[in-house]
Amino acid sequence: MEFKPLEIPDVVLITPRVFGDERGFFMETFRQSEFEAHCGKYSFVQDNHSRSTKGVLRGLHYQIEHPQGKLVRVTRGEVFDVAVDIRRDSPTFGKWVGVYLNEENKQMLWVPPGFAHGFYVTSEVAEFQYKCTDYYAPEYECCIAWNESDLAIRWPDIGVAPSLSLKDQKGCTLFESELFATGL
Ligand SMILES: Cc1cn([C@H]2C[C@H](O)[C@@H](COP(=O)(O)OP(=O)(O)O[C@H]3O[C@@H](C)C(=O)[C@@H](O)[C@H]3O)O2)c(=O)[nH]c1=O
Repeated sequence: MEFKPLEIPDVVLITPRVFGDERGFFMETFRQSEFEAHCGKYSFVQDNHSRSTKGVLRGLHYQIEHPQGKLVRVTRGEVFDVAVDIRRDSPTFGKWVGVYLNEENKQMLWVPPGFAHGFYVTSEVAEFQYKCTDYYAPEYECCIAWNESDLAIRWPDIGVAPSLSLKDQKGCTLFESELFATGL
């Protein structure tokens, strides 16, 4: 497995070693010792799986208490995946990184606690799977708007307007968000 820190170095792009043969392929998708060496010591307590159609945009989500680190990947289709640094003491506070994750590159993104996370589906269908370091806690969940102008995220132009959940349509700005009230 190859671990590549991105422009925000705590966000790490992971490329698995894929063993193809006449039966198909095999790859390790998580190995605690290697993950710890490159990304830090975390334990995962919840695994999630969502399916979305083209143009669906989920995010940008975070929890003001019990922040979740997420190890994310795509097992079908493709998404443009985005992590926004909302750790108020961070030199990269308010900065974002984005990568295409798809079933071909099989890459994974490590999004540490203290980041808002979201993705935009660029294929007809996308299956998105991820491990979380803390439990879902809806009472602490917040959403920053995907098109928040202070973030200026360059989402890909796929000719389809983003389709958002009701909750995500009510996303707030970076500064309206409650993050300043927390220890993120
Ligand atoms: C996230 C989540 C949702 N749910 C339920 C609540 C709701 O009824 C239904 C759909 O929830 P949501 O609309 O919040 O799902 P979704 O918009 O896919 O939320 C996810 O978005 C991506 C970008 C993330 O980063 C994740 O952490 C998570 O916030 O599933 C759980 O039971 N457990 C969970 O961990």
